[in-house]
Amino acid sequence: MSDKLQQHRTRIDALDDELLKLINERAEHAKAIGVLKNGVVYRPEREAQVLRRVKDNNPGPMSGETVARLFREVMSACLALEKPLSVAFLGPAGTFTQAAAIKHFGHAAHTEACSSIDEVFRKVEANIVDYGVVPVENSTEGTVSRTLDLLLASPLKICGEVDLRVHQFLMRKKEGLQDIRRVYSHAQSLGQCHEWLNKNLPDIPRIPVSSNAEAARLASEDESSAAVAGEMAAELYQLQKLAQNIEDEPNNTTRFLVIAQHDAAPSGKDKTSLAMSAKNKPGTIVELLSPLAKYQVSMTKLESRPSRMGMWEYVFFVDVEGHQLDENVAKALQELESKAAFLKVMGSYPIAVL
Ligand SMILES: O=C(O)C(=O)C[C@]1(C(=O)O)C=C[C@@H](O)C=C1
Repeated sequence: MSDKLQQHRTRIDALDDELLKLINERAEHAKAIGVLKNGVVYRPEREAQVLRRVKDNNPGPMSGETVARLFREVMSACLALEKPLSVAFLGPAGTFTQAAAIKHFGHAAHTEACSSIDEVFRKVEANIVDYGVVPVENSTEGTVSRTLDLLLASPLKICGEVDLRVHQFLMRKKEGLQDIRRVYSHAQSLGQCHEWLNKNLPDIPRIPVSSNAEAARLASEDESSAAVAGEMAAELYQLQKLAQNIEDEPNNTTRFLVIAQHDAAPSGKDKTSLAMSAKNKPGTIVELLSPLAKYQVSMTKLESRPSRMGMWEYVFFVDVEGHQLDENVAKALQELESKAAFLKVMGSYPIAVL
């Protein structure tokens, strides 16, 4: 071994010893905080602040994204010493929703697959799990309306959001595209990879199934089948990834919400999700939204859905920048309350950092 290489390795060993000591010292502080808190240990606003701080102070050469991901895992492990968290997600195992849950809570959280979005809500409401992660919108497929309907009816709060780039892979048990007889995937994913499939597997039947993870499971049982799914599903079912990022739209992103019995305290860069309704007469929405403009509260999303409570009534789902305790947001909400037939604050939470 060259002298130079040995010198670097000796230095790395010394630094690892220091890191080990420092990480454990950090963990001791988290444990002590856990005892002081005596209740809810997960603090989304503090986690967002920690991640933003390491990104801002990062001297490189590692990217801000990379250091934030490393600290995400460190915090996840520290929190597990305070109390192990359980997180329900829309399953089965290997779905993008599970990837979003791990991206948000780190690998130390225990993730639990549910068979429907309703079941995720039920488990959090019944305190069977601490948190839930559900999809709410996709940049190409649009809104997940079941999530909005359940948010409207549920006493649960939104305490976080997760943005996940959706990358699709073609996978099967063995190498090579030859003698593939069928391709399984969720209908939406087959749609998202339409052009790649037309070009590379033009005459092979595409079979829609209930989820991408189910597609991967089926492909793991039959060598002549392939699946379109995410990387986690390939790892879970030990499939070969034959082609990556095969989606037609390179910026395909899904947004997920974290639901809980509580929302988050202000972190400095927050969002608030609202649901409101008014009689469906001309100009109503403009009047409803006027307090937001008056107090300079920016809207990041506006969506309407039939309220199901009366024939011509709609519910507007509005996301605004800021926390409900921020002065301008609080004033706007107060005024909105007097104008709206119905107003529900579904939660204030930190804008996604990772
Ligand atoms: O600051 C706290 O409240 C902690 O418990 C420590 C810590 C961390 O590791 O930094 C861990 C879990 C919380 O969700 C937030 C932060």
